[in-house]
Amino acid sequence: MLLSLKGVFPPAILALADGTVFLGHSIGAAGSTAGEVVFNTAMTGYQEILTDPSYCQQIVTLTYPHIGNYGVNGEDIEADKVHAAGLIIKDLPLLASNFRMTGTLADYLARQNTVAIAGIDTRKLTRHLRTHGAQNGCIVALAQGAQPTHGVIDGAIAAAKATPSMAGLDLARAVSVRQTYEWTQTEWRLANLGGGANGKPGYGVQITPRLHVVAYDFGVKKNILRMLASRGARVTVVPAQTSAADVRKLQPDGIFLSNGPGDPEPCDYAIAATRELIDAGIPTFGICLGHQILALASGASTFKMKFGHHGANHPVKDLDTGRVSITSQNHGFAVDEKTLPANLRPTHVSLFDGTLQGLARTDRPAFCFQGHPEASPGPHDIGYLFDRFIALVEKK
Ligand SMILES: NC(=O)CC[C@H](N)C(=O)O
Repeated sequence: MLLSLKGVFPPAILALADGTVFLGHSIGAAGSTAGEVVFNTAMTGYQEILTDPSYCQQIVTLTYPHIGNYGVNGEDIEADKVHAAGLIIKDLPLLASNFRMTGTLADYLARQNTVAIAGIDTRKLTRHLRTHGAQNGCIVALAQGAQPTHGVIDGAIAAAKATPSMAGLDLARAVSVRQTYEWTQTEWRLANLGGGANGKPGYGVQITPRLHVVAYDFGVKKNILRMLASRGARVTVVPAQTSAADVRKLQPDGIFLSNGPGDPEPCDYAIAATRELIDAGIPTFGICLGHQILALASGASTFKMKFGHHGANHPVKDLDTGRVSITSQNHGFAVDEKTLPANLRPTHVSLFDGTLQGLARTDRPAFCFQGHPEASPGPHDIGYLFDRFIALVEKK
């Protein structure tokens, strides 16, 4: 049974920088928030999406109409807090149910101080963003019974306009961990239910680490660390600005470059360190922002896309095998194919728009992927890239 949000939740507005305004209901924290409004087409995984550090300073619109159905829990998270700047949804079912649920989405958003709006025509909003490109927006939660005045609406449009563009923003170091730490597999069991057949690593059993991976945290998602650990890696996570020399002191067998928010280009510290580590011949694997940083470190350029890729059903072609994988995606920048140096080979391409999805160095054991092989949420088709990385490290 779906109850009306009216009378239960106070009113709220969403204003885009171009002056488009939507009315809805505040279902999260009081106050207001501004950021780049992007849409994600995944049908599930709202808690993983909210906690993905790559969404820092972005307000996420979920195109799937019912969000909150299965409540929230303490395990389906990619980081210890919500990183998205805000949430926009169509319908919040007032009854949530799941055997793992510990609370409701609305309570979680309020506790996490996340401003969120429901009752929005997310199809209309998504078509607007798709036609005109991602743009900044502002959500203002009003008091119960209050009306959105012209002053409030004008103020929200002005706040959206005043928010800096994502292009040129270095956010990786803002969300990165402050101290180096060893990944311990505390969430291991629930994250890896099932599997274990045909001599493959069993889920729910502790794997004795065979190799040491140093993972740069530019905003790393926990599921990536789980996937590395489940394949026999001892994982040391280091802050984004760790120098190549300090990483080498840790004697890594392999380097992992994580996903992360913002524009990859201003991350000069990461680009320089990556260049040095790759030149030293240490096997390296990058995902999403890590993919972009690996490309920049090799001499290619990146650009800001019109509205990016955010979803869990994007077809990507492996150029070596011809195999098409359905993948999870979340990026607003991409590597420019026209700028690839001779030693950087395209390995994967998006079948949505033809943009680059994967690269490999021809002269060093290094490769990267733009989408999310850890797929949280999403399909596991492209999970073989983790196996490829481990094989590359073991060959060394
Ligand atoms: N998920 C990510 O790592 C995103 C990378 C980068 N911030 C982009 O938007 O393209």
